[in-house]
Amino acid sequence: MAQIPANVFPRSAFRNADGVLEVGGVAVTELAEDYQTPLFVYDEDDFRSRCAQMHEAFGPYGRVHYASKAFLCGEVARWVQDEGLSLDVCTGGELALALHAGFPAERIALHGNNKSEDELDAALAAGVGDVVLDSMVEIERLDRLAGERGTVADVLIRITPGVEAHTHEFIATAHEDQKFGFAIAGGAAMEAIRAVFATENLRLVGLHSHIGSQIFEIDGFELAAHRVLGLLAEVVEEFGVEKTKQIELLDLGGGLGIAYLPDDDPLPVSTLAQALAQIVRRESEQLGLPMPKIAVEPGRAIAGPAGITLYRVGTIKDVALEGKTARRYVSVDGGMSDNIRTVLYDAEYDVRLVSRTSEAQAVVCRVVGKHCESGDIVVRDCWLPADLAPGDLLAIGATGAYCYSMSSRYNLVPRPAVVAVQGGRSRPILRRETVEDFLSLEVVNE
Ligand SMILES: Cc1ncc(COP(=O)(O)O)c(C=O)c1O
Ligand SMILES: N[C@@H](CCCC[NH3+])C(=O)O
Repeated sequence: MAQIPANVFPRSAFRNADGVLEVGGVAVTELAEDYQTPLFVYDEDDFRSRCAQMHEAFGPYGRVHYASKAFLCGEVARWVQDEGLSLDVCTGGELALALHAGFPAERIALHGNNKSEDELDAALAAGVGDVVLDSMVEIERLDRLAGERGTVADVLIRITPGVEAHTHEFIATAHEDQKFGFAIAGGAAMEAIRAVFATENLRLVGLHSHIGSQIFEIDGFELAAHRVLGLLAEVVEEFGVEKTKQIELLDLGGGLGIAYLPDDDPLPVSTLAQALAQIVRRESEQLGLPMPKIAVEPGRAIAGPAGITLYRVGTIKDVALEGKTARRYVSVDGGMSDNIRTVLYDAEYDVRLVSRTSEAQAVVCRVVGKHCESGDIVVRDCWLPADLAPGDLLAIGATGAYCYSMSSRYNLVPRPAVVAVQGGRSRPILRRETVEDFLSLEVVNE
């Protein structure tokens, strides 16, 4: 129990001689003292090294976009930029933040299934690299806006290849019955390609597919690549090889899974890169086309393992269950407002006592938050030492992706601060929300 699972926690995490977890060379007791809890802690070197690994694996075949929805703030945008990656945004808010951080617009791609005129126009005004189009309405909308600006926008079309990814229903995105993309089956994707080719102000530079998130098997990615290349074969048939050559980018989305639990065994990035390059090379040769560049959009695989959440134990309660068993409820100072994933996806997490070690026997616990909701569960079932007490610190591993970014202000619990740690030093990268922040939204009507 004392062991910190290396595949779940950030690369620099270890328990020091006092039994306290250190990340980036900083003891979590010190972090809790300096910044209070709950607290998100990012190991900067870990985050950067995962960017670098992606860049190394996929760089030779094309490019890597960090999916900013996983976690974005100015500091993170700068890490991504430094490491040579591009950036995906899917709202005007993410775009504005990236631009504010100085991220080069030409390395930004704009996604989303419902981009407003304002969002599309902001993207054109900034000169983003490309826009991924998701509906006929949007094709017409962007064509008109680009025309009004006297510019030609580079676009990709989001394709739904009909792949059932092995992941939670809510995060699978390439089966046909859902809101994203144009299905290959039934001809919607081909219709969209025709529509873009017919515009004056859009240039079709690529096809995009994203099959889902937290995926551990390679076959779904391969099948998606195969189906999108099959679509390209139809384009060759209808428009000829020369015209088809302008579609030079195959974006296979994000989705690479990570270890949330010690037994999870995600795909090595290099294995995925090589497998995808192989299938794309083989099938484009068969079509008589130059090999398209491959783009990928990992979010979770970069940000997830780099971050942990620190909570302080507040109360502990044993609840009798039928059959003389009991469950120990351990309440922490955050909850579903800073981690909605357990409730939303039945996500599982690894939790450790990190302010000390304990020789006490382990008991079955449930870690819950402080919200007025019985479903406010952070870790459904876990083993924690029987002598766990109020004031102890718990750390949850692999919370770097989709926790802060999906956080809420439920019960007006202020959003936690976020700190970066590196080389024995910590620095805040997002300050904790305050009650004054809430009050500043109040509109006083006379
Ligand atoms: C279009 C698109 N690209 C990239 C991602 C990032 O996915 P992940 O964080 O699983 O890598 C998502 C989210 O699932 C997405 O919808
Ligand atoms: N937010 C989800 C993943 C979906 C990502 C965006 N398409 C998660 O936490 O797992």
